[in-house]
Amino acid sequence: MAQVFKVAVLPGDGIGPEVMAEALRVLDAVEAKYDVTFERTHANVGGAGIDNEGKALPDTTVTICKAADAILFGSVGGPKWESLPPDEQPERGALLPLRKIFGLYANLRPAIIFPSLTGASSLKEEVIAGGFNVLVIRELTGGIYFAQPKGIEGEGRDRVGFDTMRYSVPEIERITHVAFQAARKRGKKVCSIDKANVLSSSVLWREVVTGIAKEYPDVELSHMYVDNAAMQLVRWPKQFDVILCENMFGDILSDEAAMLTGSLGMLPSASLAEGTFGMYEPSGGSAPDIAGQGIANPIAQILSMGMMLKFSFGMVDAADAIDNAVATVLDQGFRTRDIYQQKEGEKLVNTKEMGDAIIAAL
Ligand SMILES: NC(=O)c1ccc[n+]([C@@H]2O[C@H](COP(=O)([O-])OP(=O)(O)OC[C@H]3O[C@@H](n4cnc5c(N)ncnc54)[C@H](O)[C@@H]3O)[C@@H](O)[C@H]2O)c1
Ligand SMILES: CC(C)[C@H](C(=O)O)[C@@H](O)C(=O)O
Ligand SMILES: [Mg+2]
Repeated sequence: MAQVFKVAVLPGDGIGPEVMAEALRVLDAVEAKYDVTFERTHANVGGAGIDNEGKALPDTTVTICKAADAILFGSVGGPKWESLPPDEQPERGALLPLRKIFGLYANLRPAIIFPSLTGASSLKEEVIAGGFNVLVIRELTGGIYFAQPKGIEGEGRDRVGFDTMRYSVPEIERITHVAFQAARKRGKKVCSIDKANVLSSSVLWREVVTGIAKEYPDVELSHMYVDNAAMQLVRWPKQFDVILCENMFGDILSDEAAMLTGSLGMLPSASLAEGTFGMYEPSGGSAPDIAGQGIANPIAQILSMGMMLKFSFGMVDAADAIDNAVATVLDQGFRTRDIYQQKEGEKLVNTKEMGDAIIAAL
């Protein structure tokens, strides 16, 4: 009997449904190739939740996610919902609550430059020659995103807006273990990012990370201030292996790392809870500037789906096959507009044609 995995499919807004459609077609191909069934249930989230069911994270969506083995998430947000009260908007009303409800504290964002895409990177060829492979590990359920108090108080020009940056020892410990365990399986280096010259939460972060590192003598630990890290990433990205960050620093540095690989449309992500449950989503957003045109790059969504196969379903071979199929189509010259260089041998394709090429390569 074929194994059955339950997937909650949340396409969301903007390019979300466009790139999700391609990821699901690739999932069909995986189903046909391996002895496995993916039972998929679609649900509204973000602006789609607001428009169809009256709120960004409808109760039915939470129920569907709870019944699933993993969540495949597109992206949420857009100008249409930006004037709603902040807590009702797609990001604060759906994406952040999903992360909290399901305890998705470990966000893995691998920024890998495919050899045939070095020309699409914003860096000079000599800086990235030979490629690079950085894994950003971002704490996802703590820090300034979630800690209380936060809000806006007062009247008129006397108003103040405030957020709280706060980390507990257990929160720092568990994400640090994720980083060191990941580093063990790859380049054996962790660079922990903080702002310990200014922030108390960072002083504690550095102390706890240093303590945990003693349990991993085979992994080299370094510390770097976040401003320097932002600079070092563009100066010499190959110095990094695993980058360990708190929530907001990881948000910023992962977009930066993505662009080094050519496009935000290339960067997948896995948001993991304890155990095997996870939510898989591209690192980029709903891209309102290109939504509805069928030109978005589906690769981040497809690679995120591959991460789901690996981390939630243990299907390492299938995940590798997807990574290889993506590398193959890039070698063959297929390019969506965001990674198109107008070079000889490149074929400009739309979202669906990129999906077709990846399925053919698979
Ligand atoms: N996980 C999420 O759901 C998520 C993540 C980031 C931003 N957002 C939301 O998305 C909306 C737009 O935000 P933004 O413009 O700051 O960021 P964005 O990531 O949506 O877009 C930034 C730039 O990257 C490009 N881009 C992103 N993904 C692409 C892809 N797959 N193919 C080709 N180009 C791609 C866009 O066209 C745009 O020029 C906002 O509402 C924001 O809150 C959602
Ligand atoms: C949309 C937003 C809330 C989200 C974040 O800041 O975490 C996004 O930028 C991301 O990187 O997943
Ligand atoms: Mg972000």
